[in-house]
Amino acid sequence: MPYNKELEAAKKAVSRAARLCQRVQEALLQSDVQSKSDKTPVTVADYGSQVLVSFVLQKELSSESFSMVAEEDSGDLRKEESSETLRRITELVNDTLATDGSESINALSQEDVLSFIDSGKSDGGSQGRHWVLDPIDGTKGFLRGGQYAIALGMLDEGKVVLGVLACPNLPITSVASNDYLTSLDKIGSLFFAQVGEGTYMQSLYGSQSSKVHVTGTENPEEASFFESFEAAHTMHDLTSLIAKKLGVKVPPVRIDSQAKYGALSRGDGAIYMRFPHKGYREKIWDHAAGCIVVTEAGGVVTDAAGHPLDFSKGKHLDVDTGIIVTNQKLMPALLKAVRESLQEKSSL
Ligand SMILES: Nc1ncnc2c1ncn2[C@@H]1O[C@H](COP(=O)(O)OS(=O)(=O)O)[C@@H](OP(=O)(O)O)[C@H]1O
Ligand SMILES: [Mg+2]
Ligand SMILES: [Mg+2]
Ligand SMILES: [Mg+2]
Repeated sequence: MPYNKELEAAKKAVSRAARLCQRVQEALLQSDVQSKSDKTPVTVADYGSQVLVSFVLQKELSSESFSMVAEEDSGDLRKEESSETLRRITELVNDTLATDGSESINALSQEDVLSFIDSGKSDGGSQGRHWVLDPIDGTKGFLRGGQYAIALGMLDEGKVVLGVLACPNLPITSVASNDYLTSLDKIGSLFFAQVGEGTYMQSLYGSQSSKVHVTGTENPEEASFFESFEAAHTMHDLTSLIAKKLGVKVPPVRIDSQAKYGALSRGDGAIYMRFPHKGYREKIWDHAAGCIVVTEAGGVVTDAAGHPLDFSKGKHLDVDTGIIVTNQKLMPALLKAVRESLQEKSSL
Protein backbone atom coordinates (compact mmCIF):
# COMPACT_ATOMS: atom_id res chain seq x y z
CA MET A 1 0.00 0.00 0.00
CA PRO A 2 2.16 2.87 -1.25
CA TYR A 3 0.40 5.69 0.58
CA ASN A 4 -0.38 4.05 3.94
CA LYS A 5 1.77 6.40 5.95
CA GLU A 6 0.29 9.49 4.31
CA LEU A 7 -3.23 8.12 4.73
CA GLU A 8 -2.75 7.56 8.46
CA ALA A 9 -1.38 11.09 8.86
CA ALA A 10 -4.29 12.49 6.84
CA LYS A 11 -6.86 10.70 9.01
CA LYS A 12 -5.23 12.01 12.15
CA ALA A 13 -5.07 15.54 10.73
CA VAL A 14 -8.73 15.78 9.69
CA SER A 15 -9.96 14.14 12.90
CA ARG A 16 -8.19 16.77 14.98
CA ALA A 17 -9.47 19.55 12.74
CA ALA A 18 -12.99 18.13 13.07
CA ARG A 19 -12.81 18.48 16.85
CA LEU A 20 -11.85 22.11 16.53
CA CYS A 21 -14.73 22.73 14.11
CA GLN A 22 -17.21 21.03 16.40
CA ARG A 23 -16.17 23.18 19.32
CA VAL A 24 -16.70 26.29 17.25
CA GLN A 25 -20.00 25.12 15.80
CA GLU A 26 -21.32 24.43 19.27
CA ALA A 27 -20.43 27.93 20.44
CA LEU A 28 -20.80 29.82 17.22
CA LEU A 29 -20.80 33.55 17.57
CA GLN A 30 -21.56 35.96 14.77
CA SER A 31 -18.34 37.76 15.57
CA ASP A 32 -16.40 34.69 14.54
CA VAL A 33 -17.47 35.13 10.95
CA GLN A 34 -15.48 37.21 8.50
CA SER A 35 -16.13 37.87 4.84
CA LYS A 36 -13.41 37.29 2.27
CA SER A 37 -12.99 39.73 -0.60
CA ASP A 38 -15.13 37.41 -2.77
CA LYS A 39 -17.91 37.87 -0.15
CA THR A 40 -17.88 34.20 0.89
CA PRO A 41 -17.93 33.58 4.63
CA VAL A 42 -14.90 32.39 6.52
CA THR A 43 -14.83 31.60 10.22
CA VAL A 44 -12.21 31.12 12.90
CA ALA A 45 -12.87 27.41 12.37
CA ASP A 46 -11.91 27.54 8.66
CA TYR A 47 -8.56 29.07 9.60
CA GLY A 48 -8.09 26.92 12.71
CA SER A 49 -8.84 23.75 10.79
CA GLN A 50 -6.27 24.68 8.12
CA VAL A 51 -3.64 25.32 10.80
CA LEU A 52 -4.26 21.97 12.50
CA VAL A 53 -4.22 19.92 9.30
CA SER A 54 -1.05 21.62 8.15
CA PHE A 55 0.58 21.23 11.57
CA VAL A 56 -0.30 17.53 11.96
CA LEU A 57 0.76 16.59 8.41
CA GLN A 58 4.12 18.32 8.73
CA LYS A 59 4.74 16.80 12.13
CA GLU A 60 3.76 13.25 11.13
CA LEU A 61 5.57 13.34 7.80
CA SER A 62 8.56 15.42 8.81
CA SER A 63 10.93 13.50 6.55
CA GLU A 64 8.96 14.32 3.40
CA SER A 65 8.94 17.59 1.49
CA PHE A 66 5.67 19.42 2.02
CA SER A 67 3.46 21.14 -0.52
CA MET A 68 -0.20 21.97 0.01
CA VAL A 69 -2.90 23.71 -2.02
CA ALA A 70 -5.44 24.97 0.51
CA GLU A 71 -8.45 27.24 0.34
CA GLU A 72 -7.57 29.87 2.95
CA ASP A 73 -4.66 32.31 3.11
CA SER A 74 -3.50 34.68 5.82
CA GLY A 75 -3.94 37.93 3.86
CA ASP A 76 -7.02 39.22 5.71
CA LEU A 77 -5.76 37.96 9.07
CA ARG A 78 -2.57 39.98 8.83
CA LYS A 79 -4.59 43.21 8.76
CA GLU A 80 -4.73 45.32 11.89
CA GLU A 81 -8.49 44.94 12.32
CA SER A 82 -8.16 41.14 12.45
CA SER A 83 -5.91 41.03 15.51
CA GLU A 84 -8.73 39.80 17.78
CA THR A 85 -9.67 37.09 15.27
CA LEU A 86 -6.05 35.96 15.03
CA ARG A 87 -5.85 35.85 18.82
CA ARG A 88 -8.98 33.68 18.95
CA ILE A 89 -7.72 31.30 16.28
CA THR A 90 -4.41 30.89 18.08
CA GLU A 91 -6.19 30.18 21.37
CA LEU A 92 -8.55 27.71 19.71
CA VAL A 93 -5.74 25.81 18.00
CA ASN A 94 -3.67 25.61 21.18
CA ASP A 95 -6.67 24.52 23.24
CA THR A 96 -7.50 21.79 20.74
CA LEU A 97 -3.90 20.57 20.65
CA ALA A 98 -3.71 20.57 24.45
CA THR A 99 -7.00 18.71 24.86
CA ASP A 100 -6.50 16.11 22.16
CA GLY A 101 -2.76 15.63 21.90
CA SER A 102 -1.18 12.71 23.67
CA GLU A 103 2.24 14.25 23.02
CA SER A 104 3.42 17.44 24.68
CA ILE A 105 3.57 20.33 22.29
CA ASN A 106 4.84 23.86 22.67
CA ALA A 107 2.02 26.33 22.20
CA LEU A 108 1.90 27.91 18.75
CA SER A 109 2.48 31.65 18.49
CA GLN A 110 0.34 33.94 16.34
CA GLU A 111 3.19 34.03 13.82
CA ASP A 112 3.26 30.18 13.75
CA VAL A 113 -0.47 30.21 13.09
CA LEU A 114 -0.08 32.58 10.15
CA SER A 115 2.74 30.56 8.73
CA PHE A 116 0.87 27.23 9.02
CA ILE A 117 -2.03 28.86 7.15
CA ASP A 118 0.39 30.02 4.49
CA SER A 119 1.95 26.62 4.05
CA GLY A 120 -1.16 25.94 1.96
CA LYS A 121 -0.06 28.36 -0.75
CA SER A 122 1.21 25.89 -3.30
CA ASP A 123 -0.22 25.95 -6.81
CA GLY A 124 -0.24 22.16 -7.17
CA GLY A 125 0.22 20.91 -10.72
CA SER A 126 1.23 17.78 -12.59
CA GLN A 127 4.55 17.08 -10.91
CA GLY A 128 5.39 15.67 -7.51
CA ARG A 129 3.11 15.37 -4.51
CA HIS A 130 0.72 18.02 -3.26
CA TRP A 131 -1.82 17.91 -0.47
CA VAL A 132 -5.17 19.51 -1.36
CA LEU A 133 -7.18 20.89 1.55
CA ASP A 134 -10.59 22.40 2.11
CA PRO A 135 -10.44 23.08 5.87
CA ILE A 136 -14.21 23.50 6.03
CA ASP A 137 -16.13 22.63 2.92
CA GLY A 138 -19.68 23.90 3.15
CA THR A 139 -18.98 26.95 5.33
CA LYS A 140 -22.56 28.05 4.82
CA GLY A 141 -23.80 24.70 6.07
CA PHE A 142 -21.43 24.97 9.02
CA LEU A 143 -22.91 28.38 9.91
CA ARG A 144 -26.46 27.02 9.62
CA GLY A 145 -25.63 24.12 11.94
CA GLY A 146 -25.86 21.76 8.96
CA GLN A 147 -23.49 19.51 7.05
CA TYR A 148 -19.86 20.35 6.37
CA ALA A 149 -16.66 18.41 5.73
CA ILE A 150 -12.95 18.67 6.33
CA ALA A 151 -11.70 17.48 2.96
CA LEU A 152 -8.09 16.43 2.39
CA GLY A 153 -6.68 14.77 -0.71
CA MET A 154 -3.22 14.14 -2.07
CA LEU A 155 -2.06 14.45 -5.67
CA ASP A 156 0.85 12.46 -7.02
CA GLU A 157 1.93 13.42 -10.55
CA GLY A 158 -1.37 15.21 -11.09
CA LYS A 159 -3.65 12.35 -9.98
CA VAL A 160 -5.59 12.10 -6.72
CA VAL A 161 -4.07 9.09 -4.94
CA LEU A 162 -5.68 9.42 -1.52
CA GLY A 163 -8.57 11.24 0.05
CA VAL A 164 -10.06 11.66 3.50
CA LEU A 165 -13.40 13.27 4.33
CA ALA A 166 -14.40 14.04 7.91
CA CYS A 167 -18.11 14.81 8.14
CA PRO A 168 -18.80 15.69 11.79
CA ASN A 169 -22.58 16.06 11.36
CA LEU A 170 -23.22 13.16 9.02
CA PRO A 171 -24.96 10.18 10.67
CA ILE A 172 -23.04 6.94 10.28
CA THR A 173 -26.21 5.40 8.85
CA SER A 174 -28.01 6.37 5.65
CA VAL A 175 -29.10 9.88 4.75
CA ALA A 176 -31.27 8.67 1.88
CA SER A 177 -33.96 11.28 2.42
CA ASN A 178 -34.21 14.80 3.75
CA ASP A 179 -35.17 13.23 7.11
CA TYR A 180 -31.45 12.99 7.78
CA LEU A 181 -31.78 16.42 9.32
CA THR A 182 -33.67 14.97 12.27
CA SER A 183 -31.86 11.65 12.43
CA LEU A 184 -31.15 10.41 15.93
CA ASP A 185 -28.47 8.02 14.78
CA LYS A 186 -24.88 8.39 15.84
CA ILE A 187 -23.33 11.26 13.97
CA GLY A 188 -19.81 11.83 12.72
CA SER A 189 -18.55 9.90 9.68
CA LEU A 190 -15.00 9.55 8.39
CA PHE A 191 -14.44 8.31 4.82
CA PHE A 192 -11.03 7.42 3.43
CA ALA A 193 -9.61 5.95 0.25
CA GLN A 194 -6.32 5.35 -1.48
CA VAL A 195 -5.89 4.44 -5.09
CA GLY A 196 -6.51 0.77 -5.86
CA GLU A 197 -7.52 -0.08 -2.30
CA GLY A 198 -11.24 0.77 -2.11
CA THR A 199 -13.09 3.19 0.16
CA TYR A 200 -13.70 2.73 3.86
CA MET A 201 -15.88 4.45 6.42
CA GLN A 202 -15.69 4.60 10.17
CA SER A 203 -17.19 6.62 12.96
CA LEU A 204 -15.22 9.79 13.50
CA TYR A 205 -14.71 8.55 17.07
CA GLY A 206 -13.91 4.89 16.45
CA SER A 207 -11.30 2.80 14.76
CA GLN A 208 -13.42 -0.02 13.32
CA SER A 209 -13.76 0.68 9.61
CA SER A 210 -15.79 -1.05 6.92
CA LYS A 211 -15.54 -1.07 3.16
CA VAL A 212 -18.25 0.88 1.35
CA HIS A 213 -19.66 0.67 -2.18
CA VAL A 214 -21.82 2.87 -4.33
CA THR A 215 -25.32 1.57 -5.01
CA GLY A 216 -25.66 -1.09 -7.70
CA THR A 217 -28.99 0.18 -8.94
CA GLU A 218 -29.55 0.32 -12.71
CA ASN A 219 -33.05 1.68 -12.46
CA PRO A 220 -33.33 5.49 -12.43
CA GLU A 221 -36.79 5.19 -10.89
CA GLU A 222 -35.14 3.81 -7.76
CA ALA A 223 -32.35 6.38 -7.81
CA SER A 224 -32.28 9.40 -5.57
CA PHE A 225 -29.98 12.31 -6.16
CA PHE A 226 -27.94 14.72 -4.08
CA GLU A 227 -27.24 18.33 -4.81
CA SER A 228 -26.04 21.49 -3.07
CA PHE A 229 -28.20 22.95 -0.38
CA GLU A 230 -27.39 26.43 -1.67
CA ALA A 231 -29.29 27.43 -4.82
CA ALA A 232 -26.46 29.87 -5.55
CA HIS A 233 -24.09 26.92 -6.00
CA THR A 234 -26.05 24.81 -8.45
CA MET A 235 -28.89 25.40 -10.88
CA HIS A 236 -31.70 23.56 -9.17
CA ASP A 237 -34.01 24.05 -12.17
CA LEU A 238 -31.51 22.35 -14.49
CA THR A 239 -30.87 19.43 -12.14
CA SER A 240 -34.59 18.88 -11.74
CA LEU A 241 -35.04 18.82 -15.53
CA ILE A 242 -32.23 16.25 -15.86
CA ALA A 243 -33.70 14.13 -13.07
CA LYS A 244 -37.12 14.20 -14.71
CA LYS A 245 -35.71 13.15 -18.10
CA LEU A 246 -33.83 10.32 -16.46
CA GLY A 247 -36.99 9.09 -14.73
CA VAL A 248 -35.95 9.83 -11.14
CA LYS A 249 -39.08 9.75 -8.98
CA VAL A 250 -37.97 11.13 -5.64
CA PRO A 251 -37.16 14.75 -4.80
CA PRO A 252 -33.49 15.74 -4.45
CA VAL A 253 -31.71 15.37 -1.14
CA ARG A 254 -29.94 18.66 -0.49
CA ILE A 255 -26.77 18.42 1.55
CA ASP A 256 -23.98 20.95 1.98
CA SER A 257 -20.40 20.12 1.16
CA GLN A 258 -18.51 17.03 0.05
CA ALA A 259 -20.58 15.04 2.56
CA LYS A 260 -22.56 14.38 -0.67
CA TYR A 261 -19.62 12.38 -2.08
CA GLY A 262 -19.31 10.47 1.18
CA ALA A 263 -23.03 9.65 1.31
CA LEU A 264 -22.95 8.54 -2.33
CA SER A 265 -19.90 6.31 -1.75
CA ARG A 266 -21.88 4.23 0.75
CA GLY A 267 -24.98 4.01 -1.42
CA ASP A 268 -27.26 6.46 0.42
CA GLY A 269 -28.17 7.90 -2.99
CA ALA A 270 -27.24 7.13 -6.57
CA ILE A 271 -26.49 10.47 -8.22
CA TYR A 272 -24.81 13.81 -7.42
CA MET A 273 -25.19 16.66 -9.88
CA ARG A 274 -23.52 20.03 -9.64
CA PHE A 275 -24.17 22.75 -12.22
CA PRO A 276 -22.82 26.11 -11.03
CA HIS A 277 -24.14 29.33 -12.49
CA LYS A 278 -22.28 30.67 -15.51
CA GLY A 279 -18.84 32.11 -14.85
CA TYR A 280 -18.02 30.08 -11.72
CA ARG A 281 -14.74 28.14 -11.81
CA GLU A 282 -14.51 25.04 -9.66
CA LYS A 283 -11.54 24.63 -7.29
CA ILE A 284 -9.64 21.37 -6.79
CA TRP A 285 -10.15 21.38 -3.00
CA ASP A 286 -13.93 21.18 -3.47
CA HIS A 287 -13.62 17.82 -5.27
CA ALA A 288 -10.26 16.06 -4.80
CA ALA A 289 -11.05 14.06 -1.65
CA GLY A 290 -14.69 13.46 -2.62
CA CYS A 291 -13.73 12.27 -6.07
CA ILE A 292 -11.42 9.45 -4.92
CA VAL A 293 -13.80 8.46 -2.12
CA VAL A 294 -16.49 7.86 -4.77
CA THR A 295 -14.33 6.31 -7.51
CA GLU A 296 -12.66 3.85 -5.13
CA ALA A 297 -16.17 2.85 -3.99
CA GLY A 298 -16.98 1.94 -7.61
CA GLY A 299 -18.49 5.23 -8.77
CA VAL A 300 -17.72 7.51 -11.70
CA VAL A 301 -17.08 11.28 -11.58
CA THR A 302 -17.07 13.27 -14.82
CA ASP A 303 -17.95 16.66 -16.22
CA ALA A 304 -21.11 17.18 -18.28
CA ALA A 305 -19.31 15.96 -21.42
CA GLY A 306 -18.24 12.71 -19.76
CA HIS A 307 -14.59 13.68 -19.26
CA PRO A 308 -12.84 12.70 -16.02
CA LEU A 309 -11.80 15.62 -13.78
CA ASP A 310 -8.24 16.83 -14.33
CA PHE A 311 -6.59 17.83 -11.05
CA SER A 312 -3.19 18.52 -12.63
CA LYS A 313 -3.79 22.07 -13.84
CA GLY A 314 -3.30 24.05 -10.63
CA LYS A 315 -5.96 25.39 -8.28
CA HIS A 316 -8.81 25.33 -10.75
CA LEU A 317 -10.69 22.48 -12.29
CA ASP A 318 -11.76 23.36 -15.77
CA VAL A 319 -14.90 21.36 -16.35
CA ASP A 320 -17.41 21.37 -19.17
CA THR A 321 -20.57 22.96 -17.64
CA GLY A 322 -20.85 20.91 -14.46
CA ILE A 323 -19.95 17.78 -12.52
CA ILE A 324 -21.93 14.56 -12.40
CA VAL A 325 -21.39 11.53 -10.22
CA THR A 326 -23.08 8.13 -10.24
CA ASN A 327 -22.39 4.40 -10.62
CA GLN A 328 -21.11 2.81 -13.83
CA LYS A 329 -24.49 1.39 -14.82
CA LEU A 330 -26.41 4.66 -14.59
CA MET A 331 -23.73 6.90 -16.09
CA PRO A 332 -24.63 6.43 -19.80
CA ALA A 333 -28.30 7.30 -19.18
CA LEU A 334 -27.33 10.22 -16.93
CA LEU A 335 -24.96 11.63 -19.56
CA LYS A 336 -27.72 11.37 -22.16
CA ALA A 337 -30.22 13.16 -19.92
CA VAL A 338 -27.63 15.87 -19.20
CA ARG A 339 -26.90 16.37 -22.91
CA GLU A 340 -30.58 16.59 -23.82
CA SER A 341 -31.40 18.93 -20.96
CA LEU A 342 -28.55 21.29 -21.79
CA GLN A 343 -29.65 21.38 -25.45
CA GLU A 344 -33.23 22.05 -24.43
CA LYS A 345 -32.18 24.83 -22.09
CA SER A 346 -29.95 26.53 -24.65
CA SER A 347 -32.70 26.52 -27.26
CA LEU A 348 -35.13 28.33 -24.93
N1 LIG B 1 -21.26 30.43 -7.02
C1 LIG B 1 -20.82 29.23 -6.71
N2 LIG B 1 -21.13 28.16 -7.47
C2 LIG B 1 -20.71 26.94 -7.16
N3 LIG B 1 -19.98 26.66 -6.06
C3 LIG B 1 -19.64 27.67 -5.27
C4 LIG B 1 -20.04 29.02 -5.53
N4 LIG B 1 -19.56 29.80 -4.56
C5 LIG B 1 -18.89 29.00 -3.73
N5 LIG B 1 -18.93 27.73 -4.17
C6 LIG B 1 -18.29 26.53 -3.62
O1 LIG B 1 -19.24 25.61 -3.12
C7 LIG B 1 -18.69 24.98 -1.98
C8 LIG B 1 -19.77 24.45 -1.09
O2 LIG B 1 -20.19 23.26 -1.62
P1 LIG B 1 -21.69 22.84 -1.88
O3 LIG B 1 -22.29 23.72 -2.90
O4 LIG B 1 -21.63 21.41 -2.22
O5 LIG B 1 -22.40 22.99 -0.51
S1 LIG B 1 -23.41 24.12 -0.12
O6 LIG B 1 -24.73 23.67 -0.52
O7 LIG B 1 -23.02 25.34 -0.74
O8 LIG B 1 -23.30 24.25 1.31
C9 LIG B 1 -17.95 26.12 -1.34
O9 LIG B 1 -16.93 25.57 -0.56
P2 LIG B 1 -16.56 26.32 0.84
O10 LIG B 1 -16.11 27.72 0.50
O11 LIG B 1 -15.43 25.44 1.28
O12 LIG B 1 -17.76 26.25 1.70
C10 LIG B 1 -17.38 26.91 -2.49
O13 LIG B 1 -16.08 26.56 -2.86
MG1 LIG C 1 -14.93 29.04 1.29
MG1 LIG D 1 -15.32 24.08 -0.37
MG1 LIG E 1 -13.94 25.80 2.57
